[in-house]
Amino acid sequence: MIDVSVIGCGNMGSALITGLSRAGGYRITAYDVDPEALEAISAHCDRTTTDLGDVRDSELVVLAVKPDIVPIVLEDLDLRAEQTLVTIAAGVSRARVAAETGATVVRIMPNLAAETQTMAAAVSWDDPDETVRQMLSDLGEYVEIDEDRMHVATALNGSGPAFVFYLIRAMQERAVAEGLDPADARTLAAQTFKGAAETVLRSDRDLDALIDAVCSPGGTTIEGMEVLFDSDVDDVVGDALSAARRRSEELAGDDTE
Ligand SMILES: NC(=O)C1=CN([C@@H]2O[C@H](COP(=O)(O)OP(=O)(O)OC[C@H]3O[C@@H](n4cnc5c(N)ncnc54)[C@H](O)[C@@H]3O)[C@@H](O)[C@H]2O)C=CC1
Ligand SMILES: O=C(O)[C@@H]1CCC=N1
Repeated sequence: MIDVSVIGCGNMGSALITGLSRAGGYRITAYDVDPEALEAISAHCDRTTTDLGDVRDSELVVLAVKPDIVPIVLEDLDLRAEQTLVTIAAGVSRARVAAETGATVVRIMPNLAAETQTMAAAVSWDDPDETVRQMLSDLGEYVEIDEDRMHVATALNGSGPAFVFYLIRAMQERAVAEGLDPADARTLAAQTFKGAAETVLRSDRDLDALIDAVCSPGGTTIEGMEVLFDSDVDDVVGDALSAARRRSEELAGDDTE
């Protein structure tokens, strides 16, 4: 049983808690200053609390508050060297957190799919932490990266779900405009993204080969692909990712990472 506390139970904290609760094997304490946030997540926790002292003894403490709240929490959070503090805040470096805590600091960039144990996460640490590895495996897929790559990971897998939701909506809306029932279009659009993503994860083939596999000569797909090939959609999607990466750098301020 892994004893984990989550500080901040908003969108991301509650997604992590729900995923860990579904995985099993975790004793979960949820801490927030907002009793309503705690009430909303209470079914997935062993304990909810508005007393920061209650997280003091957890093996893993996940800091899931907004970046500007991180220093406020750290001021009152008293942890020991044998504990691990996992920070998920965009643009907040490990060094900045480590300067304010006695615990070993690991930085991850998670995403909302933690809730369904299909999270994509990036992790950076000085030394691999087996308990954090276990947690990340239970929640989905993860990659280990140097911390100086955390800004681009934040854009890709942290912000990425919003970009994908947007694309799902675009496909869904056009299918509805062309006659499909809205609920059916939502299911088909979302399952198509899920299936395509699963295919990429399980296949050794590169993405061009996978595109070719869908395009029958003289068929329907190539007609749609020609529209994409002739457009600047690659640049637009890339620009969205770069804008998010730049914002992560801005949030870091004077921090180099
Ligand atoms: N939302 C997302 O998809 C992702 C968010 N993140 C990071 O996760 C962190 C949290 O983001 P969200 O969950 O979206 O924010 P949120 O605003 O949904 O949740 C923040 C929670 O912190 C609580 N809080 C505020 N002050 C507090 C304090 N002093 N002590 C304890 N709790 C306090 C709030 O009541 C709220 O429940 C941010 O640092 C963000 O960069 C990282 C990856 C993805
Ligand atoms: O928008 C944000 O700043 C956070 C970090 C990555 C996803 N959400």
